[in-house]
Amino acid sequence: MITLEGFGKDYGDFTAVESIDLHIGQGETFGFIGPNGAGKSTTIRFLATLLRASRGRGEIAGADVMEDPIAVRQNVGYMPDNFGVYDGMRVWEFLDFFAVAYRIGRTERRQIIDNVLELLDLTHKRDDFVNGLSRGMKQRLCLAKTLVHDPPVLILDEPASGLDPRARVEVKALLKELRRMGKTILISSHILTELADCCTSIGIIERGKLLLHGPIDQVYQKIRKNRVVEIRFIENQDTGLSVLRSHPGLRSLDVEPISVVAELETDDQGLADLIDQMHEAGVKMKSFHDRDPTLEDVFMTVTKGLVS
Ligand SMILES: Nc1ncnc2c1ncn2[C@@H]1O[C@H](COP(=O)(O)OP(=O)(O)OP(=O)(O)O)[C@@H](O)[C@H]1O
Repeated sequence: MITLEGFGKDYGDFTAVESIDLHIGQGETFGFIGPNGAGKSTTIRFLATLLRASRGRGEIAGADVMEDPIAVRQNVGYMPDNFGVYDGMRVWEFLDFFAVAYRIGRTERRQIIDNVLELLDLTHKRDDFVNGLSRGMKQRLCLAKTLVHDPPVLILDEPASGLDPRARVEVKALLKELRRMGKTILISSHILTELADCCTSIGIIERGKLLLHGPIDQVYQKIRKNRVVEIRFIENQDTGLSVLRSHPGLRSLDVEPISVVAELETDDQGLADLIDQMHEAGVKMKSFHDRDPTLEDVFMTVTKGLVS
């Protein structure tokens, strides 16, 4: 549904995005992850037909992004990172305004607005003025706006930024609902854990380069050679730390107040051997926990160049 072939963007002499190749299939929820300034919004704005590529091309639902922008806009619901709402408009009027822009007929509009308000849990705000809504409500309204023309593709630039934890959970639940409805979703974030349980695939971008992308389980597998273990010692922590420091696969070691977190390049057998070594050295552990990699771990691993 979304394709990028060699997409790159320069702003004057500065290369914001080098060259991205990416394919996002129908029904996927793709998490586009990267720190501030990585090139996420630049890529997203290109896909939303708002800026021209310096090189390469893109396609959405079969339409070329630069050659057929009208068809692309019909197929895309785009939520920018900085959105505004118009003062002096009520919630339903705001949605009606966008529905008119998409040339949806009057009778159909009413039904669509009711449905979208219901989906976004905004029905009770229907007649409120938009400028009086809380940030979370405005964010939801903006998401509602992206849905009025029932596009198969949603491109959401940091939709949960600035929201409180409860509102973030609601955004995630909504993303899952939209996926169930068959939408193909590209969602960006620099908060990695935000996307962990609602994406089917992820891509990690840094300084205009897509470092790694693929189905979430494959990305996990790729970085699985680096294990993150959390250990809680009862006795002889110093000896335990020496054992860890002499491990040939040690990549990082954090001594935290109640536990020690070590990143090791090893496999299951290697971890079993490490536990034996600890016992032999007289170290007593309360727990030795092989952590599933979080998106933070994925990100740290790839940005350190440990995965190619
Ligand atoms: N119009 C512009 N003119 C010049 N440089 C720009 C312009 N827009 C973006 N940039 C630069 O391009 C780089 C990528 O910016 P972009 O907004 O795509 O990053 P991002 O990953 O979306 O970051 P953030 O999470 O902060 O939104 C940044 O260094 C930014 O300063």
